[in-house]
Amino acid sequence: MKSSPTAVASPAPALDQGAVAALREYPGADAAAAALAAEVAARLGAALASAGTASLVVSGGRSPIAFFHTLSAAPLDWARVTVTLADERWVDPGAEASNERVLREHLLRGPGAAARLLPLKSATATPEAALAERSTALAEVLRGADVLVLGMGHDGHTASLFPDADGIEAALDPRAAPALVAMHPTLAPHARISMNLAALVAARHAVLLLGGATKREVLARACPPGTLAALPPGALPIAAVWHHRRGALDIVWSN
Ligand SMILES: O=C1O[C@H](COP(=O)(O)O)[C@@H](O)[C@H](O)[C@H]1O
Repeated sequence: MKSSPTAVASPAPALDQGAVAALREYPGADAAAAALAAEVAARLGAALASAGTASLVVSGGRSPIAFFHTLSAAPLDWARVTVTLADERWVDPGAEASNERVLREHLLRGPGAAARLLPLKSATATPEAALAERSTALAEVLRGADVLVLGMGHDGHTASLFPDADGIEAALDPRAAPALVAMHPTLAPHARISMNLAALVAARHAVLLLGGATKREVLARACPPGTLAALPPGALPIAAVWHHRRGALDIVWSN
């Protein structure tokens, strides 16, 4: 199912052994996007064949756009695929900053347009006011998506689990029920709604898609054994995902 990554020439921060085992590195974002799209299409196809339906949770931001484009053309029975986001900014769905807008423009097009979209953004004024209703709508996906594609920021945030946000410790509690949470980062724009750590850990297959030396350096700090216990609570949320998934997080990196 995995395509063969090509050797990458650029110097890249060293990763610990566990992370190296999970790492596939590619020479450029387009190669990474193509390989990831082929893998995700195969996994969704397998879920459709065995269960009749499939679920895909993706992240927003800039990193997944090329992946979305390629995946949208996959010859899947998209009408039986549910697509949602790991997190959303509390902005109008047509706004430049909306993750849903990116998803609609780049994944829900061509064959992918037939997928069933479950948005995270609703008409309420705040994400807090939407939590109960959106959590009910997403209940099945929160309990365990077939495929989860995460991104990561330079501060180690993933989904919208930001180290500086109030409530981050509760959102990263692995004993919590899988749920949506409201987040108000102080160092990034927009109120957010996000899947909590428990929902991210519950996914049957998870991939972290990222590019560039700086993000790889953040990952190199997050993955070594013992990191989570040594970090201040809430720091480097990606470390919580990595350690609580016990390394079951594929890393797709391009230079
Ligand atoms: O704010 C967000 O940032 C992260 C990373 O975005 P990128 O543009 O650096 O790829 C993203 O994964 C998350 O979904 C988004 O809301």
